[in-house]
Amino acid sequence: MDGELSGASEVWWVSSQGFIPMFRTQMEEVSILRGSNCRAKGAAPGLKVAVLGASGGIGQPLSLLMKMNPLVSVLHLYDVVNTPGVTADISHMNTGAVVRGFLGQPQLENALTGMDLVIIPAGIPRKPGMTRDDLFNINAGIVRTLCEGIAKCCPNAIVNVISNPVNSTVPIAAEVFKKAGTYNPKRLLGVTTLDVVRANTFVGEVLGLDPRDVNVPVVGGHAGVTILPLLSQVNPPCSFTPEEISYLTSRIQNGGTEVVEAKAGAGSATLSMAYAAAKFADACLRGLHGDAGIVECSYVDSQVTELPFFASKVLLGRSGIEEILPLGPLNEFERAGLEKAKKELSESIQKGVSFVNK
Ligand SMILES: NC(=O)C1=CN([C@@H]2O[C@H](COP(=O)(O)OP(=O)(O)OC[C@H]3O[C@@H](n4cnc5c(N)ncnc54)[C@H](O)[C@@H]3O)[C@@H](O)[C@H]2O)C=CC1
Ligand SMILES: O=C([O-])CC(=O)C(=O)O
Repeated sequence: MDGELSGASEVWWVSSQGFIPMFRTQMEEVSILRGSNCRAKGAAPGLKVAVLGASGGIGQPLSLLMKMNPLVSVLHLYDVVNTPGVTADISHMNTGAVVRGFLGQPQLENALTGMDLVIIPAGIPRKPGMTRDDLFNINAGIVRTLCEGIAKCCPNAIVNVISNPVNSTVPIAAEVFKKAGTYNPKRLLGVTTLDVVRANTFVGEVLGLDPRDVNVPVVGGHAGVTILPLLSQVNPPCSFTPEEISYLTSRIQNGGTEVVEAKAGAGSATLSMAYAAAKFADACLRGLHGDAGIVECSYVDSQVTELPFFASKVLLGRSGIEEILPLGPLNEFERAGLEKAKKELSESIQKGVSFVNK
């Protein structure tokens, strides 16, 4: 019974002024029911996670999935709108994590203080006809502000950047951290897991395999031709016809646009993205927790190519990225794809770097 109260009691005394009346009322009611003898419990040992943009299409289901993660003891939900409702709702789930909500810029620092992992799905999504780069003008500023807060309040946290265009927002985050003197390339990761999730699904369909048994490395970046599935390195080993390679490459590269068009103006991928982001966050948390052998693709500060940022397989551990794995042998089709990807990536990276240093 005490456990059921812990989420509400924590929110009641720690969180924003706006939440106090709501949770005090709940606590008073519970106190009356239990003869004024209820005790507030603190969080169990575990990891502290913040979701920035928690009220959005990705943020809400992602917050729900993080509340279900047994490694999470404290979950901070930050947004510029609607966090009281999302927090109240999610805090009723009878899982271990204590949930606290934070609303608006004045509460950003409280949202970030003490966090081990910060996940950023804040920012506007695409509408049909837009590229991810068309989101730059608005999302670049959002990511910069949030990263300034991270540099100040939790400089050692692992940061997972979801906001698009990822090819530029990760370099923006790096520049903000460099300016603040807190940059640790092992702790900044762009989330490209949805590309791998889609690749596993589509390859599974073509091969007639359960997608959970398929692993396709997807390297490069997270937009159009920068998304480079390495179909020659699929696990379990298999071969494809030229038509299958052309179909799969195009479908994986355009998976985001497929959803944007199907949603017809109502946004981009949110549910599959929340799943992918929760999967990636869980891998980061298991690494922090000391689990061995955790490998995921991610867009990171890298020396795998001559570009300063590149997505490839990384080994996760206690310090974040323990090792960036080499690309492995590419076939001729993939080598040509890599050249195209690098050209676009280079421009997107430069755009992000210039935005912070202009
Ligand atoms: N990395 C990836 O694979 C993917 C990335 N995305 C990107 O994720 C981002 C979010 O997408 P959705 O959740 O669908 O959008 P959404 O519009 O539903 O939600 C975005 C949330 O961010 C909040 N927000 C705006 N400014 C903020 C600020 N300064 N601080 C905190 N929160 C702020 C909004 O209030 C809103 O609740 C988009 O940029 C989208 O392109 C989407 C799918 C896949
Ligand atoms: O396509 C978009 O705009 C959202 C996204 O990044 C994806 O679904 O991969």
